Amino acid sequence: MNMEPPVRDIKISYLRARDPSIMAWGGMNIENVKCNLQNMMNETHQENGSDNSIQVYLRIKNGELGDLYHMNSNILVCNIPQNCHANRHAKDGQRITRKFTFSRIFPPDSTQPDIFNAVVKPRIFNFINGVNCTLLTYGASGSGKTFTIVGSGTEPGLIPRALEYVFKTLPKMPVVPEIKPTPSGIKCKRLTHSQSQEEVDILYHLMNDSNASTKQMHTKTYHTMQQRLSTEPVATLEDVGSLSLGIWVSFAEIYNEQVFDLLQTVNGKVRKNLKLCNNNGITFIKELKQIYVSSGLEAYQILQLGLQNLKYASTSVNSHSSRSHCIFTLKLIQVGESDNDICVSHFNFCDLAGSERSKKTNNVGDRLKESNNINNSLLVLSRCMSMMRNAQRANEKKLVPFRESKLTQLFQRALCGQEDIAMIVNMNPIPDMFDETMHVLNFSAIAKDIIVEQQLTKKDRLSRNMEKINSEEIVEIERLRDTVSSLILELQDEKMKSIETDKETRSYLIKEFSKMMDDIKEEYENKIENYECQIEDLNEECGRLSKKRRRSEAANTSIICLDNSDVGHQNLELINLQHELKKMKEKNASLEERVKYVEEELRDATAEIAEKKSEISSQAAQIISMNEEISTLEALVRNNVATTPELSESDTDDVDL
Ligand SMILES: Nc1ncnc2c1ncn2[C@@H]1O[C@H](COP(=O)(O)OP(=O)(O)OP(=O)(O)O)[C@@H](O)[C@H]1O
Repeated sequence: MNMEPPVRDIKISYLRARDPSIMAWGGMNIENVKCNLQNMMNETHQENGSDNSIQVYLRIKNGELGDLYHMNSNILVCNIPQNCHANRHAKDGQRITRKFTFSRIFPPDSTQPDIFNAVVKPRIFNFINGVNCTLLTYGASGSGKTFTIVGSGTEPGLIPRALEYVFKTLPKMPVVPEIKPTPSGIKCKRLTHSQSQEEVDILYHLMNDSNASTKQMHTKTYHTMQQRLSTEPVATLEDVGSLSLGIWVSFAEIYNEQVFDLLQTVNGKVRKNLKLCNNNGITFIKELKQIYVSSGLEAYQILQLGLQNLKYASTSVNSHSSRSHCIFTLKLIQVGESDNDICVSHFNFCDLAGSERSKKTNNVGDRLKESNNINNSLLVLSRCMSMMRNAQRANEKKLVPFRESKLTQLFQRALCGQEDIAMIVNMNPIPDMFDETMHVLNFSAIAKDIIVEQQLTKKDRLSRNMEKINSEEIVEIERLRDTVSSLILELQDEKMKSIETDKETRSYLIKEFSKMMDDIKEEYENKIENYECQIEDLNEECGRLSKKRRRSEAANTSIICLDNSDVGHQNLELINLQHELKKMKEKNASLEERVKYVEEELRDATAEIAEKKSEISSQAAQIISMNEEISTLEALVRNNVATTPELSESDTDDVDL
């Protein structure tokens, strides 16, 4: 069922596409909301767009989520308040709950490095490998788009971090450029000595445009950031063989459907409205300045200069927040031994204007025109995306109105999936912004569904570079894996040793104890035997004496008396010995019991050792399976690198040096 409303209905909202992730259209009882939220949250990953759809990330501005929003790592559930526009169809007492899925959600406490590492860092590898990348930040005014993309002095955003990362990864750039990309980026021009010098002069001229203290402040900010980032690992490409490299930056602004160069000094003059041109299906801004930079600091100074010009321009039109779309572009040229062996890739960072509804802001006059223009370009962006998504779903070709706005015209290739494109949606969780946030989320739901081609690297040479970065990463992974394995083995050894030591000590003690027991037992047994012999002797003696007494009884009573006392004495001795024997036997029995106890202890210890041994074997099996998983992943990485296609002939034909 297509719930998409007519596009002309822009008085209410410029983003009207029906989000397929609406879960409770028609409302639900408020008591059930909490339980339902939990169910929705539990359905993680199931509805996460496919891997080849546009990657859409959500960054939530710092603030309380309250009862309105519930989230996990990629699902946001919105519990629409009753007084909101989005809840207008609900019956009394009912509330609508909606669910949106993202490639990843960055919660309010996420840091700038969190976003950079997850979103930009992997794309920088692609960029170095010849893939064109575009990153858009989208959101309502004040939701943190500029904070995310540019950041502040203390919390540098994605662009400054990317500059530092790119220049740290690549080998040192020459101070003077040799080759310059054409504005379309599909051709390059070898510079004469004087042209190269001119480019360097342009850079220094621009850098001197800012006053000394501002320049000093930016240098300090950049150095502080460099210091902070110096502890983070970077895969560096130290040896690129005969490749010569160059990085060029540009900074453009689309304001009220006019395109301006932010690196053009304004000084009160009317800014030139630049034209969009098309060459071989690539749309570019004609006459947009491209500045050669040989370090991250130079690139950062240029970025700041552009932002300063943006501020000046916006103040002159009395604008309070970014009412324009700003596009900062990094272009990387890589030239091999022959001039035909050339590759240009770009990385666009686009900070889209804040979306807002004219009805809510009560804009009039110029503000209304400005607002309508922004809304119109965002509306066209949304329409293009939604038409592409619908065409993809129906598997049919449709004419997408890219030419209806400068923004979509410029990013047509990226939006069509011919370049790598990602979007960071910024969201302010405050309740006042709820309706605005819902429009932004609707937009993101459309973007997320667009299928993009897998971006392939342009050149084998660059693939090798990537391979090198990859192999450096792989070497690092290998090293870490080795360390982990050896640590695990060490740990295992130590465990075994301690068990062995334990076992040895125990068995030694048990052996010694048993030996001691055996000795004592033997000694007692000898003693018992001895006593028994003595008792036997005494019995014999008693018998002999009794016979003698009986024989002498009749003849001599005195002898009998003597004999009687003798027998009595012998009997007493016998009783004593029997008593002694009984005690010995008792002691012997208790010793036997102790021996039994020690033997039991020995059995327990042996069982415990066997248990520990099996535990270690299962841990070892786990390690082996983890190692196998790592190997499979590495094989996949190697496969990806191996399957990188060669540069098509049409690309190389384009080179005009
Ligand atoms: N995650 C965050 N942490 C701390 N402060 C933030 C964060 N996000 C935004 N801010 C602050 O909120 C304010 C508005 O942010 P920002 O200017 O980036 O919004 P924006 O979306 O670019 O707005 P606009 O479209 O009007 O330009 C700034 O003062 C910024 O420092």
